[in-house]
Amino acid sequence: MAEPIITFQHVYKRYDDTVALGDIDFELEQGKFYTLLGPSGCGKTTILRILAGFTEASEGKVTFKGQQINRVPANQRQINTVFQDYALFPHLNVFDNVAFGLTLKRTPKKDIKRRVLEALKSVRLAGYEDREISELSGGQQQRVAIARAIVNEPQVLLLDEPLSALDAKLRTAMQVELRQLQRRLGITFLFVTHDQGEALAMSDEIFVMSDGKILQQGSPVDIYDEPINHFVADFIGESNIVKGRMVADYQVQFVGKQFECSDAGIPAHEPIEVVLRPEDLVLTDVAKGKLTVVVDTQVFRGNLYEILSHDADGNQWLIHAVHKAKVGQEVGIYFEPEDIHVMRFGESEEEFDARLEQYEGDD
Ligand SMILES: Nc1ncnc2c1ncn2[C@@H]1O[C@H](COP(=O)(O)OP(=O)(O)OP(=O)(O)O)[C@@H](O)[C@H]1O
Repeated sequence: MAEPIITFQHVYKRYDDTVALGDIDFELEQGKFYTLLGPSGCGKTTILRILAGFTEASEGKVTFKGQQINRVPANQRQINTVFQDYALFPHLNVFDNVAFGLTLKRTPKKDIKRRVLEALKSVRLAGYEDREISELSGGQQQRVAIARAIVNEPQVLLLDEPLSALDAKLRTAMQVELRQLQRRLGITFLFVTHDQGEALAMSDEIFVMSDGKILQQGSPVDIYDEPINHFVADFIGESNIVKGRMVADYQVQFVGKQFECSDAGIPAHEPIEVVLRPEDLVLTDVAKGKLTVVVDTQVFRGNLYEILSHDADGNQWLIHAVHKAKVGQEVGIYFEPEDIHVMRFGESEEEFDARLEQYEGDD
């Protein structure tokens, strides 16, 4: 692996009784698109604020190109931030908004002009220099905010939910645009969102966070296909999660039946959870199915039917089907061994014991 541009080593952030971050450890490589993903209050913004220099870690080490930066002032870091509300100056035009930081640093006028025009071109706003901020759409304002950040030629760009104010269509377009911009500039992006679809669409690597901790780090495909625990499986995409037990390597038991799977290395009899994604389930005749369910409701989504059903044990099963089913009808569900993803319970022993107790109580 190339030398990381940023590292967090055992970083904690405490506010009185609140532990906003607990033992955060990660490395960011040069030129990659990273996303911090997690529900509100899990600590995403706190990580950005520590990196930008707006707040200090209570404990631990933060490095930039191998040098500790915990106490380096914000304006001396080659790290810039794009905020959720853009924080543009309404009384300045587009050019002056983008030029603001360079003017403060007394950059020569000729350089300012060249760099501002280049930055505006990168975000496809060439020709908008004289426009007032109030004369721009939400998406255009968003791009001015990005231009203002990249004009400083940062090595790392931090983006705190920059698309949240945009409508769904523009948001999707901007996701593609931001991804392309990151590739063109070749700098490291650290993007914050609580929208899992956005994270999957844009990132090289995702950090899934909960409660001040990073639960899992990986590529979008790894995180989607191999979620480490219930929280990640549930937070990313849609999933059917049921309790079961490992029988042996490549053999798992759930809903009272034994199935072949592609997971190994978990001790026999250990309680586990299995994930089956709705798009991997195929509706078929009861005789051909591996599971039998009764259809409760179905919703037409244009490209698929979302079918909600239940099995004899009361587990709910969400199926994405091409054809519609009949509500109240018994149908079979077919899936392949590799569609079953086995997860161990929790991470800590206490969590494991608590779940085990609950599991045995349910038997
Ligand atoms: N200045 C502060 N004083 C006290 N507690 C704080 C402060 N800033 C953040 N926190 C707490 O730290 C935790 C993490 O907050 P943070 O803003 O990093 O979460 P987040 O994941 O970015 O949330 P959101 O998606 O809602 O922006 C929360 O419990 C929050 O209430």
